Amino acid sequence: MSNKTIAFIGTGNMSYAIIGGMIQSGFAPQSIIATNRNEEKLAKVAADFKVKTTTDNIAALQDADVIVLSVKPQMMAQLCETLQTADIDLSTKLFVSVAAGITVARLQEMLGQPVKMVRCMPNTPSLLGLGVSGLFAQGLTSDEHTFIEQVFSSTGIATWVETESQINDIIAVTGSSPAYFFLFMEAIEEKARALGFSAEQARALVQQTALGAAQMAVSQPEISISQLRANVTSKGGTTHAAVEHLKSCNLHTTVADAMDSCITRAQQMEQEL
Ligand SMILES: NC(=O)C1=CN([C@@H]2O[C@H](COP(=O)(O)OP(=O)(O)OC[C@H]3O[C@@H](n4cnc5c(N)ncnc54)[C@H](OP(=O)(O)O)[C@@H]3O)[C@@H](O)[C@H]2O)C=CC1
Ligand SMILES: O=C(O)[C@@H]1CCC=N1
Repeated sequence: MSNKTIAFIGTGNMSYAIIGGMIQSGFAPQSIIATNRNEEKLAKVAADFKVKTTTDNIAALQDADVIVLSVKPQMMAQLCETLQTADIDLSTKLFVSVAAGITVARLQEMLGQPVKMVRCMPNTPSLLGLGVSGLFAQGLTSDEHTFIEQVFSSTGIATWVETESQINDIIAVTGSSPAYFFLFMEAIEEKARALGFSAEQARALVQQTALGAAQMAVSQPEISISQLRANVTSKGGTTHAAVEHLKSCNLHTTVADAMDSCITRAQQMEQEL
């Protein structure tokens, strides 16, 4: 594993998940720095993963080779202004932004100089090593390219995209989509409770079924997802009735429209932030 030090600035849900995936796959805790403005959040990261923690972003910037900017997009300008005013040569650092809706050009503007920047769009299953990260960068050395790929493939699948605008597509397909699946699970859980199952039963039933369905797809790549669905659907049977109802409610179009909304929002944020 590379001997680079990586700092996560603004360690919340997303960075916690990435750090968890990295540790699980063998990154040395001493090579990872996590920052947050809240000591309590850092105490959890330190206890769970034994990484270095600090509330001092500038100290982390000083000590790290690779800086992951992972505050909410609306807080990015303020954070970058602080980093820019530190007496540190930013041109020696490799930056990674996991923020949705902020372009490389805008991040460089926020940091006051054309720093080397990777756009990354991860997702929270990274915590379990089951994440997907879309990556976009230009002008990396092969050493930097390898390091970034090591980091994000340690948390699941890492895939490079050729154009920056594809990061917005990745948001719709994988960054935000764990929430779509959770929403579907919530709906089934809610109905199971309405049918009389206890909260505990409803949760166990829905999560096991979601896990089983995903695992069926993963373990049988030779079978298409639509065939897996067909295999559950007996002609004239119960699943057919449910699936036809979902289709009559335009599920496919609704999902496609939702993904378009995601992309449009990312594009709007690029104009706003
Ligand atoms: N959550 C997700 O599924 C995904 C998120 N992302 C991106 O990741 C980024 C972070 O999202 P997420 O982890 O969900 O957000 P969180 O709010 O959970 O994490 C950000 C953390 O940074 C802290 N923070 C804010 N400003 C500073 C600062 N100046 N110095 C130190 N810490 C600071 C926040 O503190 P406080 O709580 O006090 O505000 C918060 O704890 C976003 O840009 C988002 O677009 C990308 C893909 C998926
Ligand atoms: O909702 C968001 O904006 C972030 C980006 C992808 C997932 N969460």
